[in-house]
Amino acid sequence: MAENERMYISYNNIHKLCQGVAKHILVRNERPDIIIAITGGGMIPARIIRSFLKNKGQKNIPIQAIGLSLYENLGLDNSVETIGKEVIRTQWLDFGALNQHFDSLIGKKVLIVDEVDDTRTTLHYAVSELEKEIAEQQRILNRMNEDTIFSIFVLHNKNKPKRAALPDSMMNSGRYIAAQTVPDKWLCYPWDAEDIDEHTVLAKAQGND
Ligand SMILES: O=P(O)(O)OC[C@H]1O[C@H](OP(=O)(O)OP(=O)(O)O)[C@H](O)[C@@H]1O
Repeated sequence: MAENERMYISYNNIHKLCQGVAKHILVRNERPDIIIAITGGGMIPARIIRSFLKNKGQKNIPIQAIGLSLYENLGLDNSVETIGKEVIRTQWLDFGALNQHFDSLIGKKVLIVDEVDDTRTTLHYAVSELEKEIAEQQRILNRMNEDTIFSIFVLHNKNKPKRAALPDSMMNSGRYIAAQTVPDKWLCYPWDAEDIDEHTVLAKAQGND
């Protein structure tokens, strides 16, 4: 792949993008009660933004991880049109010792974090599965009157046709936050770099520092 088709992103740049988005969230008075990182790419941005969202004197916002991986569906059972990417759930919510405060996500402000929105398949899956689960719990616990508010934070939204959609209510209310909307290039994140010094120089040269 030609070098100009790659976009290099430094840790510094990611740190600053997280800081900017946190500021935006706080100005809107939308500090989340819980952060859900989509592994693996959402983990570092989730951890960074948590520090910027923290209120002095308050507890850290809990981070939960959900494991979602895209895999190639070869469409062996169906027609060729079904060939595409499917989401595999490798890990899900576990409130563990948080249980006293987090028996569920019902009524909470939830910030879902990932590094990139490419075809939107993963984010669509995350939101729709979480919504389904909450609706089921609300029914069981008879807590139908509580609103759960989802927001999304990604470092990069690729400007391209998407394979899946997110709820209009989220898109139209500023609760889908991409720190940057970028062309459909190969995004080189620092955690994949073999030579982080060279990577950082390349990111700087592209202004991504
Ligand atoms: O918008 P989409 O087309 O769904 O693509 C975005 C997803 O793809 C990558 O995950 P991947 O499945 O490669 O797993 P990883 O984060 O563990 O690398 C990335 O971390 C996003 O979660």
